[in-house]
Amino acid sequence: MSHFAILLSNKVDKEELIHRLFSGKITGKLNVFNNVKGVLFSDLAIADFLEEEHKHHTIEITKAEKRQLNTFSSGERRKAYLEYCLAQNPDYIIFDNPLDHLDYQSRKDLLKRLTELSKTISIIELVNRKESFLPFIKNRWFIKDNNFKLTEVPKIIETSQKIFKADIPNSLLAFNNDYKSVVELNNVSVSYNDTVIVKDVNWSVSKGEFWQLIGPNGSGKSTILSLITGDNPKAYGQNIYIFGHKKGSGESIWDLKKRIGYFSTNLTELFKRNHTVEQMILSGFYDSIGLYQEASDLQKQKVNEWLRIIKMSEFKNFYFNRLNLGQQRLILIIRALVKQPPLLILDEPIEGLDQENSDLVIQLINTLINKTDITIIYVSHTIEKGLSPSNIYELIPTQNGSIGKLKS
Ligand SMILES: Nc1ncnc2c1ncn2[C@@H]1O[C@H](COP(=O)(O)OP(=O)(O)OP(=O)(O)O)[C@@H](O)[C@H]1O
Repeated sequence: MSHFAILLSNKVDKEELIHRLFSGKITGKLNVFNNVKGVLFSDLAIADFLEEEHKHHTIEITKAEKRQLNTFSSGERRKAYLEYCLAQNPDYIIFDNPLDHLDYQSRKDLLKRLTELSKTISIIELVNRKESFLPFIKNRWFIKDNNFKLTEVPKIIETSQKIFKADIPNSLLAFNNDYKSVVELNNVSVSYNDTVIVKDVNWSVSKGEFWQLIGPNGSGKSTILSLITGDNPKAYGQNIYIFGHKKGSGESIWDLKKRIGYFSTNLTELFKRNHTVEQMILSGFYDSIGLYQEASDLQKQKVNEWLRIIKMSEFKNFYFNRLNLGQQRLILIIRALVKQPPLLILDEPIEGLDQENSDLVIQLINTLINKTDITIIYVSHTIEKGLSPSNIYELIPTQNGSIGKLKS
């Protein structure tokens, strides 16, 4: 079996690389895959699959559960999608950052599974960070740009330490600051059908705090976030206070969304339309998926400032969906930030980013913490090097739903 693990810089057009592999026209060392059957295991492939299910109201992979794949947590989706890939009897599978979105135990399980699979199926692993290399693939390479040339993996990957010197641009909007507690969940429980997902969760987040929310796949992290952002009808009738206002006491969902900046890797799926990078960031002022109103000159100026900070000014007029996934994620993080909301929710912001861009995001978060009074909720399975959340809230699964606890 021939296996390849390939580190890609975020400058590489990953979709084009995959397209060349599948079209059987790849040159160089990868040409061993030219006349055999391959399938793709990636966030994008899963996103396309979700869209198809949504469009045709079908259930393909998860018939036994009688619900579409989009109702599964990101970790659960990946496990189900792997089975779907294998059922197609491929000669090789391209795994795009296969360990992303998985908790510690699921990573261990997947690693064991892939080690076993590698005896019968060839694997091409594409990663954006060196530490994501699958340990059993020793045939490791680096691709720097769209020449798609395999070169030796550099010992030191360039980081952004030298590029992030900028201050955060001034905020355009003035938000009402008259509250102490940003989020208060009192004995909150959520069930789907007869399954309890979270049980009696009590969590209080005060102004200016930096929280990390952790918990294994399916423990209810996204569910909790959706209660906070107003995207889950299960918030109805529960004892939830956001910015000091009791949920359901008159504030509209748009009033709430105005004050929350939200990034999730799942958002990338929603942005299929042809919008430019500038329009995409501007839409953060309106909390819309895409831009449907005329933005002001001041707002456009803010976008320029942010693009300068992340060194992406030259992409301003590019179509967003022509960017690679890493660049798209960075733009969506800036979209969440551009109005400088009092509450910023970042759901796995580092996934899919290369070393340079993940460093940039980490530095950005640290600058926000040090120089603004923004409250941040950060979701990730791992504690990122360079980030020091002031508090960690952990969801712990039990037979009767996840319970929440402050992690000491
Ligand atoms: N509409 C729904 N119907 C049934 N079950 C659901 C629905 N939405 C979510 N769930 C279930 O609720 C559980 C919690 O999902 P959630 O997405 O909140 O987990 P998570 O902690 O964010 O997981 P991950 O780390 O994998 O993203 C999962 O088991 C999921 O399948």
